[in-house]
Amino acid sequence: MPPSPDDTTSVYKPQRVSDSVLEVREVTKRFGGNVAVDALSLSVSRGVVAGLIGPNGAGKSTLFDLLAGVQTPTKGRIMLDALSIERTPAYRRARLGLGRTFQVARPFPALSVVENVMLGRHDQSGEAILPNWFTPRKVHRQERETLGKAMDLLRFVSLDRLATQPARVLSGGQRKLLEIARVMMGDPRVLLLDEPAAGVNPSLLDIIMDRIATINARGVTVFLIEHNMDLVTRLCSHVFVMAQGRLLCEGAPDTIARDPRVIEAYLGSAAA
Ligand SMILES: Nc1ncnc2c1ncn2[C@@H]1O[C@H](COP(=O)(O)OP(=O)(O)OP(=O)(O)O)[C@@H](O)[C@H]1O
Repeated sequence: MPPSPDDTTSVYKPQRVSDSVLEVREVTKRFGGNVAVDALSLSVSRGVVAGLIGPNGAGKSTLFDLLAGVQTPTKGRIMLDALSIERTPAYRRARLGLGRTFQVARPFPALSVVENVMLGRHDQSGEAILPNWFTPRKVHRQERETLGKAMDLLRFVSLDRLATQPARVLSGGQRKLLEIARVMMGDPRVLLLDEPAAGVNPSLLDIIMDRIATINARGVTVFLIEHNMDLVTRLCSHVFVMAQGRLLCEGAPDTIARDPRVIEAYLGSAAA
């Protein structure tokens, strides 16, 4: 339980969760004199959809960069299951099952939609020169499998009819769906989604929410940053609130939405 509003102890102690799949332990990230993430600890339970909210500049995207390996923490540890991964390069974290989508989806515009999805696979022999020479049939078979899987994923996100179109024709919402298909090519067990609803029109929003729920129902733990509180309330069973690089509180979405500290953090940032 988060502390009560009249609890005056300064540092919020995160809940300890026994079956956590992703754990952040006392992580700090400094950019020069600016502390973007400040001795933050949190724990994401296996199998949940968890949300990360907070006012602009709270440090949410930086935390996701640290989790995905785009940035290295100044201090602290990040655990994926029992493995300490804070120094593991991003590509290796992806192979360990940590998938990530970006706030601004930037597909390769000249490649087709299905080719963009195929790039999400981690272990393609065709990317190396030697297998192409020595085992061309194996490479061919893998490419066929990759194409089949990419088409299945495009059907899943309802973009299959656009498979051969260049990715530049996609709308903002369709690009978010493409990102989901691309990241699912890597069979993640933990999925980090950075603002999956940003810039998405209402008709696609329902599809995106439904697909995230389906991915979770298939056993993938989802951790998402989102400003759209309707999405957070409908999808997340647990919400973490960040402000000024710290974890302000955590809990069920309806409890969080009523928490005076959360309201104050948002109002404070709007006034700043
Ligand atoms: N590469 C960087 N160099 C310097 N400062 C940075 C860098 N990245 C982030 N920051 C700073 O760290 C702080 C946290 O930024 P961050 O983007 O993580 O916040 P956020 O919660 O994701 O905000 P938003 O909701 O607006 O995306 C901000 O003060 C930001 O200016």
